[in-house]
Amino acid sequence: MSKKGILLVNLGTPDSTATADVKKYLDQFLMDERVIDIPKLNRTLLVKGIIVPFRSPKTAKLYREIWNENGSPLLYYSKLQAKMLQERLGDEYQVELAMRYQNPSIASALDKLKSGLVESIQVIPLFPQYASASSGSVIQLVMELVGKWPTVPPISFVNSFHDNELMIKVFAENARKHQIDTYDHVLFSFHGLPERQLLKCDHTGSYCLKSSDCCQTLNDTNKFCYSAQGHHTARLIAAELNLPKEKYTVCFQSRLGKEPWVQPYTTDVLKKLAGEGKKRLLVFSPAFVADCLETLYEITVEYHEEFRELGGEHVQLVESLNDSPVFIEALAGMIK
Ligand SMILES: C=CC1=C(C)c2cc3[nH]c(cc4nc(cc5[nH]c(cc1n2)c(C)c5CCC(=O)O)C(CCC(=O)O)=C4C)c(C)c3C=C
Ligand SMILES: [Fe+2]
Ligand SMILES: [Fe+2]
Repeated sequence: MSKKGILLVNLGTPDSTATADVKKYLDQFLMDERVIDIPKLNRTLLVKGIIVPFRSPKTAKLYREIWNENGSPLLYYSKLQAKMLQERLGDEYQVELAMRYQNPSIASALDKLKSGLVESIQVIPLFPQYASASSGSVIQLVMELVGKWPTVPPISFVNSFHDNELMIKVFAENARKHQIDTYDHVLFSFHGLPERQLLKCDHTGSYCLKSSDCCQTLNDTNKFCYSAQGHHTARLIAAELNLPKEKYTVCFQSRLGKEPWVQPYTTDVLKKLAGEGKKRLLVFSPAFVADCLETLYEITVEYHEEFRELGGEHVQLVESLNDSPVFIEALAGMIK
């Protein structure tokens, strides 16, 4: 009996912490036309001429801080999630994991599904909120590759799962481990995105970023907006935890370059909260389904130190979904 193919895809990580591997990773990642969405010549000059040579040694050092006996946390948890999903779904399904950049590649995972003679493929980009630079890029590449097969099987894609009930419950449950009442404020710190990329999701051209609260509601015009979906995820987690509006802030981290990215920036929010005398912050990172460089280093180390220098005391990360069986149940529920 032929199986149904499931392809889980996360962002990707370098093969090792050697600068040469980080270079390869950043080069492939940042040369993606959906990630640095400027004309190819400018992108090539910027990425290959400036960002990759200067950033790789620094980024390699950061990866060395989070790499452990299991290697990259992002790859470790992604593999575990695929294994747990395979066990949960049983023999009727063939579950494969791929990374959009580096390894295991999408091409190699699709080859395994092809050799397994699967009768259909469902692709789940492991990004709760849709962004052209993340889910969009995964979907484009899978379509390009499968589109060349002699027989294109029935194929479907999960576009986003920002409001998945079980996922919301896992984030909330992970926060409860930290005695939420002992924190002065809660942050929902999402990976940032250039504003230009948000604007591209607004086909009317008259809604996105035209008012300061455009992302506070999710409607027909902004339903694919990464920021609006992120705000929605944050509202749902806050509701699950009975957090009043004034107790939390949605913000965006990891800005790269000088152009405006989605605001407010997490670093600015840290300054504001420290200025108000807040001492202890609990930080969610709900753009990711697994802990990675951005949570384990940027939030846990960098923001913690920054906040302390500003007079604060502690920044506590809420663990990501990682190996949560309830998150695996959430993935199983997305499968048709
Ligand atoms: C929500 C998913 C992600 C989006 C959207 C995204 C956009 C985006 N990212 C960069 C630049 C970098 N991101 C880096 C790391 C990184 N990014 C994501 C996810 C999204 N990125 C993850 C999960 C990670 C961590 C991977 C890991 O191995 O742990 C990095 C590398 C680290 C560094 O040098 O700072 C860069 C660079 C841009 C420009 C962008 C724009 C749309
Ligand atoms: Fe990123
Ligand atoms: Fe918006």
